[in-house]
Amino acid sequence: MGEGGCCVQLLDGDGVFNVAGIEHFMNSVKLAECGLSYAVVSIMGPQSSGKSTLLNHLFGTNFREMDAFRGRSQTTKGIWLAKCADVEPFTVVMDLEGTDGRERGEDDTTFEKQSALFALAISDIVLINMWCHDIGREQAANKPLLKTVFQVMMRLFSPRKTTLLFVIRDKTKTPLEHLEPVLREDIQKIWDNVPKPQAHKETPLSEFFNVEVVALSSFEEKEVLFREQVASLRQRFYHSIAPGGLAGDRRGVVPASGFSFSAQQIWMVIKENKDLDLPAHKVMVATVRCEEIANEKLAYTSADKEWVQLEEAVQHDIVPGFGKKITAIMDKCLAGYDMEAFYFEEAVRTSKRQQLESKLLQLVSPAYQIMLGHIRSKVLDDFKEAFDKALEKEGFSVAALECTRSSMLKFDRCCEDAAIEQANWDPSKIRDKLQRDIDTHLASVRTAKLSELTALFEGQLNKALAEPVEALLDAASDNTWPAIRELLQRETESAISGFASALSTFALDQATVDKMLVKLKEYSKNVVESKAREEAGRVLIRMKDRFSTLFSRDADSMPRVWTGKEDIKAITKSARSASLKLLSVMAAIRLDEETDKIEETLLLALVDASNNGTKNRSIQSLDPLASSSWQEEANKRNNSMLPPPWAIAAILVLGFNEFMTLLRNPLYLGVMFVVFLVGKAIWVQLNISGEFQNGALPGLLSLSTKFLPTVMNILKRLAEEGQQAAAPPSQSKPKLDSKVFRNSVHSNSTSDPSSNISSTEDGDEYPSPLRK
Ligand SMILES: Nc1nc2c(ncn2[C@@H]2O[C@H](COP(=O)(O)OP(=O)(O)OP(=O)(O)O)[C@@H](O)[C@H]2O)c(=O)[nH]1
Repeated sequence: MGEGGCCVQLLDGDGVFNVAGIEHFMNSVKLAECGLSYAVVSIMGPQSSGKSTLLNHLFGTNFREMDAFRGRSQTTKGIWLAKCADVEPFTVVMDLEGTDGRERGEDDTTFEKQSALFALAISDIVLINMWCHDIGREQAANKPLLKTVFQVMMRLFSPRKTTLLFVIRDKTKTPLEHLEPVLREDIQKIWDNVPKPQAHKETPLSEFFNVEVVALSSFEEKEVLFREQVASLRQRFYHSIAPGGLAGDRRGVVPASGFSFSAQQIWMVIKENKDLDLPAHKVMVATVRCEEIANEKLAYTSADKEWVQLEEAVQHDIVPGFGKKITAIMDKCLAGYDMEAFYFEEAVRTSKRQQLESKLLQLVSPAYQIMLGHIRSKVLDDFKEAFDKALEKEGFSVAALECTRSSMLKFDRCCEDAAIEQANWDPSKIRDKLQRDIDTHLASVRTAKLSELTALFEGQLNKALAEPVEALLDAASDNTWPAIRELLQRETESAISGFASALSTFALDQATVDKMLVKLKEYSKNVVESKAREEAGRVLIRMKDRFSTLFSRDADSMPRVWTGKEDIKAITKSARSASLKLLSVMAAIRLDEETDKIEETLLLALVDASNNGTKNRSIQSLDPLASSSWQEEANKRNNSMLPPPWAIAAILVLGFNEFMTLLRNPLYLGVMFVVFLVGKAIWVQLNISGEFQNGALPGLLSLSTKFLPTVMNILKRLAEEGQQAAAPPSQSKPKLDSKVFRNSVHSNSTSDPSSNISSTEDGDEYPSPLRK
């Protein structure tokens, strides 16, 4: 029995397979690297027939040999395995337990058969060790062995062609030329007598076996000669697997990396007493081994430093050359697989390669998706930046088109850079998403820009229309509305033209453009209408201003000097006409050229008012602010100022003395009159100011500034009168008739001559000057 690192027991005497032992053997001799370039040689024969001795001399192995001093007893149990030294190709040598030993009983036959089948299934060359003197003998020791070999050969579903090398030990002086035919005849007889399945009834022995014969001299008696002959025999094992070599057809050979697994499986099948289908077995071994190799390679790649670093880097940013790097990593992995799986069944290894590739792609897919995500967001960010810059130089649609085109191009290039050769992944979904993002951004920018543009043109229109319209309305002439219409048309056309030109850079559809132009046109009209309404809302103030101005100023716009000779009625009428003109202009929005009868109605109302004082209703009906309810309320308030008749009677009775005192003193009378005037003015001002929603304080201030000079003048005049009263009666006669009073008031109130309108006009429906 052999010893040493390269000799291991594959099966023990009980047929237990030494998995750890064979794995250790394979690793120590690096059998897996051999691919198909290895041969398996085994030896069978009677016990103690010098098998181990022969193998050790032939292959330089170290199988344990029987100690000559211990006698002929069984040495080898089970099957041992060793590597042949210095023979090319790599040759695995198996030393089998002897077949006819005395130590085993009948049951051992089973193991003999099983081990014989096992050796036939995995060996390329089987040495049949036999004594020379057994040739031609009916009771030869090797006969049962050969019978066993041939029988088990039939159990191979599709047997490989194995070389049976008969080694004749202790050859006699009879030349081999004479021995060999006798031996072959013996073999043929045995073959013929072996029961065969129907399919192999007529199959010749040569179909299953290459039979070779060699004779060796006795090791014990002619050792030198033995060594020489062994050395010569050794030569036949060189290049044994080459065409024409000693090995058989090698149909059943499995790649070296699958040797361990294959041997294990074959032994399992043999132990279960099943037929051994070598082709199916090869496929099975290939399947298992290719899967093992693929898993190994995948695990190696998953832990590969280059891959781990790349996976980490891509989490944060774009990795330049991502596709090439991943492709290289995958190539390396697949190349490793190809190298190891090369000798297995092509169909199996191709299928397993595809599985490995698919697993590799699953491994790198998340990184690829992250990479695409980085590319998409980077391109989108760059697009936004580039688009903002482009908008400074080009129109919207040109900039959008150009930037979109270059961004999509950039995305495509980046995707090419990230593309993994083995994957052929289509980034079109991400591309579509990018396109959608770009479109969304463009839409949002377009909306903002269009809003800006609209606001710009609206602002321009507002500026071009509001103030001129206000001025035109203020002028309130016959030409006001034609002028407004012309202004509106001109400015609208100009704005529409500019707006349309600006919109053309957005490449909008015609319907949208039309809609926006219509909207701007409407806005333009609205500006005028709003302004007209706004001005109409202030029409009473304006009318009052106009009335006051025309009343208090002459044709040259100079303050009117009231001499008492003026035709106040005519002035009033003219001022009223002007005010009504203002009202008639502002009473309606005349953006269409249709004529109306507002002015006529108003003038008629004026005539009626002059005649029967009923014009209030006509004018007020045109002006929502001067409502009848306001007028009624004012009248009610004025009426409610009078105390009830019984109170007046009581005042007269109880205050008779005080009245008399006052009546006797003209100074008191004058003071009382002034106080009455001031009081009345304040009362009216407070009420009217409230109606026009002006505060009482401004009313009072206005009143004080306007009336103070007049009041002061009256007081001064009264003081003078008082002094004259103290003088001789001829001088003290009061000259204070109504005319003088009026003149004095007028002469001292030129700053606001209209302040006297209320005292000169009856039933004046216009705001009293005191209401200022
Ligand atoms: N006559 C003769 N004896 C030999 C020869 N070679 C070896 N022997 C002797 O045979 C005995 C058995 O040798 P092994 O080589 O152990 O025989 P084996 O067949 O391996 O024995 P097992 O493994 O027990 O079956 C030893 O004592 C050897 O010296 C030979 O060529 N002729």
